[in-house]
Amino acid sequence: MRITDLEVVPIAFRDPPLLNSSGVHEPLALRCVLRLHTEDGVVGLSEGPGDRASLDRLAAVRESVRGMSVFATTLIARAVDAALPGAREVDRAAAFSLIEVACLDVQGKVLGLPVSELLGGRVRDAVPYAAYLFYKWAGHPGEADDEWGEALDPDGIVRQARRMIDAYGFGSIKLKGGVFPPEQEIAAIRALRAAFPEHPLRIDPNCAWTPETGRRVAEELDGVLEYLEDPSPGVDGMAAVARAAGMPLASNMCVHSFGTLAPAVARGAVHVVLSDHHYWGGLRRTQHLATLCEAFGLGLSMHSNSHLGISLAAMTHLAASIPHLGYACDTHYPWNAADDVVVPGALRFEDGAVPVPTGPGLGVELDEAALARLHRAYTESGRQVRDDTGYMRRFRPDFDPALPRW
Ligand SMILES: O=C([O-])C(=O)C[C@H](O)[C@@H](O)C(=O)[O-]
Ligand SMILES: [Mg+2]
Repeated sequence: MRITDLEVVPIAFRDPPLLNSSGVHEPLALRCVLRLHTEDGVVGLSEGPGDRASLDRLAAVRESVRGMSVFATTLIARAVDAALPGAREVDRAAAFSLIEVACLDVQGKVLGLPVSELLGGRVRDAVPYAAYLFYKWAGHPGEADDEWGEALDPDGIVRQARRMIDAYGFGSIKLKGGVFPPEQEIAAIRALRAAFPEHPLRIDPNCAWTPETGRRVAEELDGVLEYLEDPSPGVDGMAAVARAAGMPLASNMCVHSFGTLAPAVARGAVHVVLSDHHYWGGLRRTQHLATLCEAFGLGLSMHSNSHLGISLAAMTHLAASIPHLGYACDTHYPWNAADDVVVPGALRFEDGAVPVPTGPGLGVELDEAALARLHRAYTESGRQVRDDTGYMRRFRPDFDPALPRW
């Protein structure tokens, strides 16, 4: 089962104007699909970031992994590291992750086993995800309103939550904050609490608050949040909030790779690590992360970025295999599902959870026509990087992305 080629297909899919602390999502999100070809004709799939630098790193490792066995993932990781001298840990891990997931897809297809079985078996048959709410404009400027409409105040956020929960059945809620002054976002959380008394709630301002503001928000939302995500920048900022906060602090920003874990643990800056196989070096390394979190008494949840069904399948197999995962995982999928690249059927939400696909490998099939359409959209867009700040500045030229803001 030797790798004959990595075929990387960059794609662009529709994304609503979702607001965050660095700006607003552009009309197209970038991603890539990897088709890993083998000498036996079996093709493995995976999905990951589609920005220029990520694509360049995949191009740089392409020759090194040719001829390697899809079962030799430890050796492939070493080859990827060697092919990317000087690259940051997180970037090497991201390149390897795409290849590892595709190798596991091939392994599963060859053995007739779902990836969750290759990872040691399912501890849950369905993986709970959270409703991931965003402040948003009604539509992209100059375009018709999208199906979700505007959400710029507590009523809009509650409306969005209701719509998403009605459609998907989610049992937990995350609000992307860092958009409006904290008082307004606290009001939105309180409105969510009133409308959904039983749903665990989280807010993630992506480091938009000073430690002092973070401490104040933590105090005001004590007893309301299941965790507070990345209130303030850096290990120092997080540690300062953590000392005063009554709820756990979660992070995908100050802890984002193995090298960043020890300093955060030493300072008591983070209580819940937000894993993401796309950045932590694939599915097996994320299982290793879970073991470390357990050893250090840290909780484990899962982060996402704009993504499609191949990633959702990989996230679901992984989450199903980790006993220590104690929270509903993040997913952007409802925002982007209409443009998916997988053939419908294998992935569905039942009561806010995705039943683990049972077919061989990831259990999803590529929709070739959709892939070709999204690749065309990528090529025609001329886009190379995600630029939430630049897009925001087209409409608000004085927008300043500097953080912390409040
Ligand atoms: O938890 C997070 O930090 C994210 O989900 C990062 C994403 O980039 C999010 O901020 C977004 O989609 O705007
Ligand atoms: Mg986050």
